[in-house]
Amino acid sequence: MKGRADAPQDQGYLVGICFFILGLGTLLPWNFFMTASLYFQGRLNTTESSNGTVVVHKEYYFNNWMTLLSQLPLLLFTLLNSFLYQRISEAMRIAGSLVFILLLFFLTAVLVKVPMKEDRFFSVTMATIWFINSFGAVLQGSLFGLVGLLPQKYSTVFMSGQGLAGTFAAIAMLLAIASDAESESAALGYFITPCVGTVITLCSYLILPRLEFAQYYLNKSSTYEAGTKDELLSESSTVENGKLNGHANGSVTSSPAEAEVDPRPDGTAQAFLSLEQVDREQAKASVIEVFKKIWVMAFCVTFVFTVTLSVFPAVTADVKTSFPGKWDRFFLSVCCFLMFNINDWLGRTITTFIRWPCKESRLFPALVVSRVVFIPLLMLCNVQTRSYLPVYFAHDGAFTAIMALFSVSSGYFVCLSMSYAPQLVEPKDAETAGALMTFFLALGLSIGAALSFPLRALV
Ligand SMILES: O=c1[nH]cnc2c1ncn2[C@@H]1O[C@H](CO)[C@@H](O)[C@H]1O
Repeated sequence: MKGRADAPQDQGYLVGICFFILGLGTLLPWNFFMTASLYFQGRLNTTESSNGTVVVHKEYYFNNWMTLLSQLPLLLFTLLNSFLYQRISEAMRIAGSLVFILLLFFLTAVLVKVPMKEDRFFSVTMATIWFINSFGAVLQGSLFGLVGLLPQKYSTVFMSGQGLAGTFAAIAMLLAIASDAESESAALGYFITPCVGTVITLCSYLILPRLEFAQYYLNKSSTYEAGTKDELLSESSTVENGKLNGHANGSVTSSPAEAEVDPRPDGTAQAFLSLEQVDREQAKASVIEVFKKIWVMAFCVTFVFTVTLSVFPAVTADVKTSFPGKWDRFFLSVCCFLMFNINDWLGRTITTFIRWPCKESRLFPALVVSRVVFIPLLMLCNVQTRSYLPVYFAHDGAFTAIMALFSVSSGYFVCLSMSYAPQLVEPKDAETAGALMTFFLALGLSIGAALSFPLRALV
């Protein structure tokens, strides 16, 4: 922040910790469902022996549907959060989403103990995934708006928390497998973890208004003021205030704090901002004008996530180890999920020190496009079952090395594109650039999820 001598200190870095946890909380749904793919597939593709013959049940393409039904609501609700949700207060959207996410995780945990026909289990799980990710998208959009009111480093902290959610899920899965508990109890323990995680996330949100540092920045936004003072207590006043303030959609426009909020170099804080509102302000360039300046970066973020989601997890989660035995149980959690998430997080973090190629460089989009080689490379790993392609990289080490490069480059290029875009426009248009980039991020995730169907079938 510029010259804020009167600004209070973040005592004990508590606000930072809260936003880290809030970031982690937003990606718990996606990561906990994805990492548990073996549990879900185990319940769906059961093999039964009847009269001595083994009957293999139908293929559900669980990973594909899980990916699509997680990322489509993200795209839809990213848009809805910008246009339709201006009437619902921020406190309602954040606390409400967290409560619904908690209930849905709880339902998933309960279902571990409920025997069910496979078709029905598939439908219930898919409905859960759709709704949990819809609430997740509203939560994420609202929080991006909120973190935008704080100094810039808080959005890095928030993104860092998001990056750690996958690692958290992978470690929870490893502990569940390593525990000697029989598989049902292990699965129950696994799904209780995000319930606890969501409660802690909710507590972090509720603590925020009590911290002086957060009050100082966030209360400047009338949205948050209303949200934190009255609205948690009374639902009716929530809606009323939301209407009065008219910008309860997580956007950071028109608040007294606006002039003092730095333009966001990483372009994430203005994410989900109402494009319409920005457009209305005369001095600012139109969305189309901004897009013309940042289209290369918009293309890059879309392309990176398209490549990433087209094979991860739909293809990579079906890779089998070349060392059968005890290792078999741990292989997927370690070499696929933990590997991806640690390296994705590493790739994002490296951008703090290394920013190469520069934003004008033609090499940047060229490198992003060249990531497409990871698609055939991963398809040629030991994916089972397979119909058409040969296995070229049967060894676990080869798969792990490809995964490491795939995920580091994913995190690295996503983070660079997101931070370059706002730098390509004038500071007054940085918000619009951030919002546009977030839309393209979600678009890339959805296109990748859709592509994962033909790619998995081609293997
Ligand atoms: O909702 C989201 N917002 C931002 N990034 C996401 C979201 N869902 C998934 N990913 C990103 O997709 C990759 C594979 O898991 C990871 O990089 C993860 O951060």
